[in-house]
Amino acid sequence: MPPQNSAHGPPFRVAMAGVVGRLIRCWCRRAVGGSLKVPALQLHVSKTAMGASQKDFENAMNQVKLLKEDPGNEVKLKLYALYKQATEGPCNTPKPGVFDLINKAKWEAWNALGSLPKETARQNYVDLVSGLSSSSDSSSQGKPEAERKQAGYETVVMTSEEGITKIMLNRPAKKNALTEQMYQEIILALEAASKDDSAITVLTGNGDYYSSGNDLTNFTNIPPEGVEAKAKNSAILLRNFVGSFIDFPKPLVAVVNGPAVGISVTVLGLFDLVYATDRATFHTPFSHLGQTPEGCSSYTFPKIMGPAKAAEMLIFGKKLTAGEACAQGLVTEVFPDSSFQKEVWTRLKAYSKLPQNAMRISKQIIRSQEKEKLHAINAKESSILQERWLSSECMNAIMNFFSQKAKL
Ligand SMILES: CCCCC/C=C/C(=O)SCCNC(=O)CCNC(=O)[C@H](O)C(C)(C)COP(=O)(O)OP(=O)(O)OC[C@H]1O[C@@H](n2cnc3c(N)ncnc32)[C@H](O)[C@@H]1OP(=O)(O)O
Repeated sequence: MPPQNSAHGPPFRVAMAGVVGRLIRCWCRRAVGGSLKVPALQLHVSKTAMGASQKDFENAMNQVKLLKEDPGNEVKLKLYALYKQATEGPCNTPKPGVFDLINKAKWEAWNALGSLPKETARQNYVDLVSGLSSSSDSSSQGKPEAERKQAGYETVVMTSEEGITKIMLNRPAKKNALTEQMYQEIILALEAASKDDSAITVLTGNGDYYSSGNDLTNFTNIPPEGVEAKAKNSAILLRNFVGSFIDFPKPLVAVVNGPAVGISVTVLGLFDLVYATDRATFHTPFSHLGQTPEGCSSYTFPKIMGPAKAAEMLIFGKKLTAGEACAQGLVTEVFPDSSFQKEVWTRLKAYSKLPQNAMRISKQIIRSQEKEKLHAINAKESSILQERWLSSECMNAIMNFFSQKAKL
């Protein structure tokens, strides 16, 4: 009998037969459908391709997702071919049938690269994306500087003013649930903020929520390779996302403008300050979702609030008020909702005038004491979740959300 967490085992088949069978069939149609997908969406990274150019390659894959204009099928085919060559080497699959037009075109583009070395393909991919990105950026260069809004993001708004870079989650209609694109954009925004001339970086939400955590539709976009590949790619994304908070070199502040759920709560343990409105709540319903803690919370929460209080949140899904979260040390300070924005920004503007280098170095001294440990914990949590996402407990919980719009 296959193991419990096998995507092909009985729990999965039971789930398939459930009330959301229609939904699943729709996922499957999307997964094998005829559209030509840009490879970046697959986030399928070769483990052997390590080093600096691998990082460039990953960044280029992220950039492809952010292109404002569709580059056209010819370029997409080229990207596809270079991606396959860079990750798998020369074309190694049989030629698709004559009527399978899209897969045939993709196969021909890949096959045309012959024995091009993986490293060269990776470099060509990076160069091609870089050309596409700069031509797509040039259309926004004429914008008035007063706007100070940084181009290239669709799901977050990034602004810099008075020494503070603000990254605002911007899907208020969906309670700022984090889509895969959003994770990528936050990674890129943090990378940009780490290099800009601001003293402080702020993460906040637009609308009544800070964030409702992982967008559960992320689990519905199953690639042709199947659910195991999906879980693997999601674990890579999670690890990169949390890693960019661990490595962030400047003071990082969460301005928690409303309720926070899931991963938007757990990563708070990696911030330097957490300011919350008294309307905010903090909820990590992992067990309800058949999931386990991430964002290094399995380490930071017990350290911050003690093991018993951490267990209440992370194992039993207890939702905390802002006052409780402050009493337990997860939140730095709580402000009345009516004066929240004014008070917080006045405070942050004053802090942003402190000597930047001193703040940066102080942060790095504090973080350096446990950076390696945090990375190891992040890797472990991500790999455990990769297994959890394939469990019947997790699949059933997600299906419940979509079939009944179940509220946790
Ligand atoms: C790849 C890395 C993975 C990292 C692992 C991360 C794990 C987590 O973050 S676990 C936590 C996941 N989050 C949730 O389980 C929350 C689910 N959402 C809810 O329970 C509720 O939506 C709510 C309590 C957040 C808000 O309830 P309510 O005020 O009643 O508002 P609605 O439910 O009507 O929401 C409006 C709209 O937004 C959609 N939505 C909200 N949150 C999510 C979400 N997390 N994922 C997907 N969609 C979400 C909701 O479905 C509504 O959509 P429409 O019906 O289309 O208007």
